[in-house]
Amino acid sequence: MASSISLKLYSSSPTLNFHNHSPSLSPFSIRPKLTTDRTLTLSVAREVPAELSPISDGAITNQKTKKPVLEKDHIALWHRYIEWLYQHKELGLYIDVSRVGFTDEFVKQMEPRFEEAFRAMVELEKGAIANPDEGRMVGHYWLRDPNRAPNSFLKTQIQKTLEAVSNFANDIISAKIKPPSSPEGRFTQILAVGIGGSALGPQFVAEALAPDNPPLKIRFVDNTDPAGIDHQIAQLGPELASTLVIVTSKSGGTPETRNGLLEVQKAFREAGLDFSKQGVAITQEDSLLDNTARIEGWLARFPMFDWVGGRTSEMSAVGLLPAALQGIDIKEMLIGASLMDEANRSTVLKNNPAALLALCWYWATDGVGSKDMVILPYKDSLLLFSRYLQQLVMESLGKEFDLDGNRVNQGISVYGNKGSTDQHAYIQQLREGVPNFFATFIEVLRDRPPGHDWELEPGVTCGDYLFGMLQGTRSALYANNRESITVTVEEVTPRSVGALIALYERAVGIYASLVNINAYHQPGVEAGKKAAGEVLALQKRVLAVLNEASCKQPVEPLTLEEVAERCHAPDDIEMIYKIIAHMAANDRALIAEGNCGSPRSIKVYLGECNVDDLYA
Ligand SMILES: O=P(O)(O)OC[C@H]1O[C@](O)(CO)[C@@H](O)[C@@H]1O
Repeated sequence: MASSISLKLYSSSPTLNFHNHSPSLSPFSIRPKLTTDRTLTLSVAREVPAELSPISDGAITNQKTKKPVLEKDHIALWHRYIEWLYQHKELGLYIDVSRVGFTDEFVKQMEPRFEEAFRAMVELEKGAIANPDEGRMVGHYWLRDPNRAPNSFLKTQIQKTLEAVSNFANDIISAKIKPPSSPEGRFTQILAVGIGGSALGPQFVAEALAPDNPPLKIRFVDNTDPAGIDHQIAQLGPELASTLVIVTSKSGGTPETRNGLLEVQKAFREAGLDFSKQGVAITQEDSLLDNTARIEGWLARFPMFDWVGGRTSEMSAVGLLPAALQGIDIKEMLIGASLMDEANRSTVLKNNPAALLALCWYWATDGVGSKDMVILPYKDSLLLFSRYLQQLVMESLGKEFDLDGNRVNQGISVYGNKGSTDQHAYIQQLREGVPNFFATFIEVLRDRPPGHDWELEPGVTCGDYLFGMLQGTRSALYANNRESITVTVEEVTPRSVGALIALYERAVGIYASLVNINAYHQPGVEAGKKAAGEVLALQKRVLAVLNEASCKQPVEPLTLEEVAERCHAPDDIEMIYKIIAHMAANDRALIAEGNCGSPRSIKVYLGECNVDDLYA
């Protein structure tokens, strides 16, 4: 930053000598400028430290990071703010990228890549095989604008599904469709069983938009944690009889979701309830789940389309059905998304909100994920936005290979919670600790519905504090060279939430193009699933070996080495130990000697011998 004073001179040719004898002044230089009206301006400017040097566009670059030092002059920043501020009038949405330090030169350099990304988006929307590995089209944009679907069959499919979702939700809410044995005579609860993209969108939207007293309250089973499932079922209590169970799985074969379903079905049996009269499936046609639901005659089935990925499925039946059942205006969500999509079709970078985000991400992370994306919504109802974005961004961008087969190990890590709560948790590190992130503030202008506000001290409301905390954190981070984006919406409404989802969906797609990766597959997830399957297969062999030893007279407790040897899996001894420790903790194996803290001391057997299993 530079400070200056101006003096009027009365000699036409003054001699000016500047001496700086004070070492404490060494980081400053004094720059005189004499104008024709004999005004002398003395500017005192901070010297550029050794590691900083000018780059070609005149900006100052930090040689360590090759990034310009962030502009700190308030008026220059204000001009930058105005120059780059994006506004979507109809959506009441703004994006401020002024606190990200990209240069004009960088924007220019990126232009060809953006042109390519915009072209790729046009092709994608026309129905190109944008997910080449899986040979699939990528059509989540058609869900909010069916006219853009590449053929009339898909268009009709989308429209019919939307109609079916709306009608079914209305019939449930109006009690035209009733649970068979509920004293209330209507459905009061939803239990949504699903994981990943089949849960995160509905969870985010429920938290953001469900009214205080929704027609149906929603809870989730999104894991294969038995205690978690028990907790949800216990919380429902007698209302299980008036619970609509929505089982969502695109593939229809995800183990966690299958387990959740089996657990819930068991709870229904134990309560003497007929699950099929209360069960709904959302899945691809002919999947395992679809066939189960069809054969068992569940209450309803809704399709998930091959060309919609789990993490971009919020505007399909996956997100719309639970939202409609909670009384959320799904048409408004679709309008919000569609308006945002339209804006994102602009090929002018400054007018394209998703491209602006992608530009900032690329700049901040050097296009290689070198910094994390911290999402800070200053609104409690947007708490789950970061969790939702975590999957959308990380599953889409976290890729080992690019589209040309080069190993690139791409990705951007995403985390966040909400402000100003985070002020009292991790903002300390963000401000002063390792500078390995860029922040995105989500600002909501409307504090609470009109007519409810009051001043808790003269001139200041509770919402003013929240506003102050956001602005203060933004300034404090920037002052310490931490870059941030601010996305502002006027209110949290179905329309603005639809727009936010669409904004990030497109930003991810554009960014993926910029770094030349396939955003629409997730090959890495398979490795963990396969390994989990192998662990369960090994567990079955361990059980068979232990059963055989436990059926002997007298029972033969085995060491871990003996179990591994009899399983023909000596290399898997560590996993066998873990399997046995887990079974012992759950009363399914007995430790005869030793304890789990000293694996070599263990001798194990089963509490019961199952003779039938011996000959299985
Ligand atoms: O909807 P499904 O097929 O059950 O998959 C759930 C989630 O699992 C993943 O395939 C990852 O394992 C996600 O992409 C997906 O959202």
